[in-house]
Order: sequence, then structure tokens, then C-alpha cells
Amino acid sequence: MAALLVLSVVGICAALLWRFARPWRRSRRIEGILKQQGLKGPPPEFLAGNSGQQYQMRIENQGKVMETCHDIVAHVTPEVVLWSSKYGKPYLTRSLDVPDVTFFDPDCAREILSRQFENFPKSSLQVQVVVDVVGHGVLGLEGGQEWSQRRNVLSPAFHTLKLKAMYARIRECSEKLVAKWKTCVPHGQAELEVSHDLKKLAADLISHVAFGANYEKGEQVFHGLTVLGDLALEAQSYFWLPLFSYYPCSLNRKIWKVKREIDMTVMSLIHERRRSSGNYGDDLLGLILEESDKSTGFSDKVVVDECKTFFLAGHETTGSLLGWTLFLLALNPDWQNRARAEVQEHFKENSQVGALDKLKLVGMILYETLRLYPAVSEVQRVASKDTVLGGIKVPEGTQVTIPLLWIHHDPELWGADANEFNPERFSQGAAKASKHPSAYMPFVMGPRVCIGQTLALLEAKVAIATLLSNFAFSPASSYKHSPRMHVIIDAPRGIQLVVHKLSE
Ligand code: HEM
Repeated sequence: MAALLVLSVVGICAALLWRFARPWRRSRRIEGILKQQGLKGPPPEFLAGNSGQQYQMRIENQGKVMETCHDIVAHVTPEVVLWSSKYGKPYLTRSLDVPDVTFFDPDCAREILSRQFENFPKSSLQVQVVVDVVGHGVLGLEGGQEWSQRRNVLSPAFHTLKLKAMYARIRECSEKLVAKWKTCVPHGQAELEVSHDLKKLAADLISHVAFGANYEKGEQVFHGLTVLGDLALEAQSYFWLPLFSYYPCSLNRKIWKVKREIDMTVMSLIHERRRSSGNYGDDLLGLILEESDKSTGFSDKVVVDECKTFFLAGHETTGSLLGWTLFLLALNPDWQNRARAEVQEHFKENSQVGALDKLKLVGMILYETLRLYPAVSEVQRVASKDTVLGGIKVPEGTQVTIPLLWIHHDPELWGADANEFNPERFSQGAAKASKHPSAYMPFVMGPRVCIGQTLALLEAKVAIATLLSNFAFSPASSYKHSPRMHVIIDAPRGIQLVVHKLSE
């Protein structure tokens, strides 16, 4: 009996060694090839690589308040500034055990995201975080044929003309916020923390756009996803326990229950629509069901996962764009006045959707906001075969990082005023705004560009135009500037502004 036990333990140890030793040896081989080409980086720690150091530096800065300026790269991603100045560009790090090269050149970004797109899928670890919360929607697929088929079916639903049909709903949601803020400023002006309400507006917008008249179900999904997000974060501290997500412990049972409730909410809506004899409705859910019928057809589970994905991907991102835009307009009254004049000329109470095309300055302001405060600070991919980037041989299995925030603030690309708010640079479009046509990528680029880009900009244009028609904004003395990367680049202490009601 004892011999059997010893044999089992030895067997398990050998299996674990085999399981972990192979990838470890492979990672060291890749690192060797990269180092031979002159790449350098910070010394990695056992198991954590350089991930712990990166996390520590970011956390330390999160507690600090910085001067209110837009030179935020060293505050939000301190490790990028430190390591690039110490080890050069590109530099080599270890993300847990995986060798990672950070490329700063927009030409390399274009190779990774566009030209050699098929050689750079997402890594399984990267998509697992998304899958844990919203399942296997398009955001949670590594790449390959399944992703491309899914994207082909979904893309027509996000076509500009179809989205424009949602204009009235988007305007209605924005008007609701105006009504609320009017009650908050009974004496003409008041100091408000606006980021919370703007996130709520973004949630409202996606609920109405995705589910139309059934938007209350969208609100239920939001509530569920928020609870799930917190539980998933708690579960991450057990990542070292093999197969933890299958243990029937109380945390996992809570997670499974919330997941079931969200899925049932969306599923009931899908069944309702399917029963309505082919007329699925002109909201996002209706458009997806229609497109799915035209092709091979999605299973109901896939439609559920895609809906959850839109809620996850389109909520915080759009909320953050709205918050930073008002913040920047408050700091730049000249641009605020110019934008308001444009809005007052073209965006009247009874304006139709076509009026949005005339809001050129508002469009430029949104672009400049997404340059200075993009939702994400970096993009990661993994090489699925040996390739060459910027003259460097990149072996299969190497992770590559594009420091998007750093590139958006690089004076060599954007000029001496790279850290200033100057929407004028976008007057000839995004490709001509900098010295490199691919230096601007708040929605990334190439085949995997954000599918909701047009929708996000449409929502933001309507919301900002509606708010500018009714209020003026100026900085509040209580505001503390401390942007951080927390899933997206946000303002953890809120965005306090003085909101002035305009005379009717
Ligand atoms: C200002 C608002 C937004 C910003 C800045 C933004 C940014 C991004 C970025 C950077 C990515 C690429 C992530 C990566 O590849 O690692 C992405 C992907 C995606 N976004 Fe957005 N997004 C916004 C709004 C939206 C909205 C409103 C929706 C949908 C309703 C949406 C849906 C998606 C989806 C489904 C993907 C995955 C696409 C794919 O992998 O094929 N996003 N977004």
C-alpha cells in the first residue's frame, strides 16, 4: 500500500515536472535568441518574471496625485518609461514566464496588427480573463477561423447606416442626463462629480442600443456583470490552484449562479425575438439575429455571449471617453466655446441624424481626447510562428507588446506639443495628425480593430453635443489628477467639474 502511495506521488511529481519544464525550457530558448540580437531588459524574478515589478510600480503611482497636465505616461505606465530609458527600445521582459518584447515603432505596430495579423493572435491567458466574465464572444477568441467567421457575421450589424437608426434612442438617453443635471444645479451652477453619471449614461446607451424597448433587461445584465466582475477578481487570487474554476466552493457557486442568471435574462429575450416571426427589431440584438440567419447561423449561446461582450467592451470605454472629454473641455474654454458654437449652429432640438456629420470640431475633440487618454494603455499579441519585426528575429511563442499610450504621447511623432490638448492636429483626419500614419490607434488597427468604434463615436458625439447645448464646464478646485490603468485608463478619485446651466 505504502509503495503504491509513493509510486503515485512520484508519478504526479514527474507529470507536473513534464508539464512545466517543457514551456520553461522553450521560454529560455526564446529569450536566448532575443538576447543574442542585443535585446536587454530588467532582471526577472522567479515565477513572476517582471510582472510583479510592473504591478508594484503602477500601484505605487496610483496613490499619488500629479500636477493637472496631460504628460501622464510616466504616471500611468512608469515601467515603460523606466525600462525604455535604461534598456533601450525595444526592450525585453518576462510576463510571468513568457518572454515579451515591447516595440515602440508604429511600423512594428502596423506589422503586428495589420500586415502580419495572422501571425499574431491573442494569447490563451489573455483571452481567458474575458472568457471568465462574458464567455466566448468575439473579444474572447484568440484568432483564426472561428474568430474571422464570427467577425464577418457581426460586422454588418455595426454598419454606420444601421447604427444611425439608433440616433433617437441615443439622444433620448443623453437628454435624460441633462434633465438630471438641471435638478443638481438649481442656482445656475454647482460642483458635480461627473464620471459616475457619465458611466451610467454609457451603460444606458448600450442597454438601449443593444436591446431597444427591452432596455431594462440590459440593466439587469449590467448589474449581473458588475457582480461577476468583482467575483472574478476575487477568484483570480486562486489562479495558482490547478482547475480551481471547477471546484464547487462557495465563491464558484456564487459565480455560476450569477452567470446562469445573466444568461437566462438574455436567452429569454432571444426566444421572445425568435417567436416574433422574422421581425427581430432594429436594435443590436435584432441586427445580430438577422445577420446570423443570413449565414450559417449562430447558436443561442453564441448570441448570448456576443451580447454580454458588447456590454463589457462598450461600457467603461465609452464612459471614460465622455469623462475625459468634459475634463479637457473644462480646462480649455476656447475649444469648449468653439465646439458649443458649432453645436448651436447644427445640432438643434429637432435635428436629424445628418446633423452629426457637420459636428467636425466635436469629432476632432473626441479624437484628441482618445489620443491623450486612450481607453487602453497597451496591446498584446503572441507570435504564432517565427517572424521578423523591425529587423529583429522574433521566435514563435514570443509575446509582443505595443505601448499605445507611450506612442500617442511621443514628441518625435506628434511634435513638441505632444502632451498638450490640440484637436487642430486632427483637422485633416487621423492619418495626417502625426508624422506616421499608424501612430494613432485608440481602437487598435487592422482586421481586429474595435468593432464598436463607429457606435462609440456616434454615442459620444450625441452625448457631448447634448451636454454642450445645455451646460458650460469649468475645472473644480477639489479635482485631484491621478489617472491610472485599471482595465481602462480611468480617474479613480472621480472627475469634479463646476457645471453651469446655460440660459434657455
Ligand atoms: C470609446 C470607446 C471604445 C474604445 C476606446 C474601444 C477600444 C477597443 C480596443 C483598443 C479594442 C482592441 C482590444 C485588443 O485587441 O486587445 C477593442 C475591441 C473590441 N471592442 Fe471596443 N472600444 C470602444 C467601444 C466599444 C463599443 C461601444 C463596443 C460594442 C458595442 C465595442 C466592442 C468591441 C469588441 C467586440 C471588440 C473585440 C473585437 C475583436 O476582437 O474582433 N467597443 N475596443
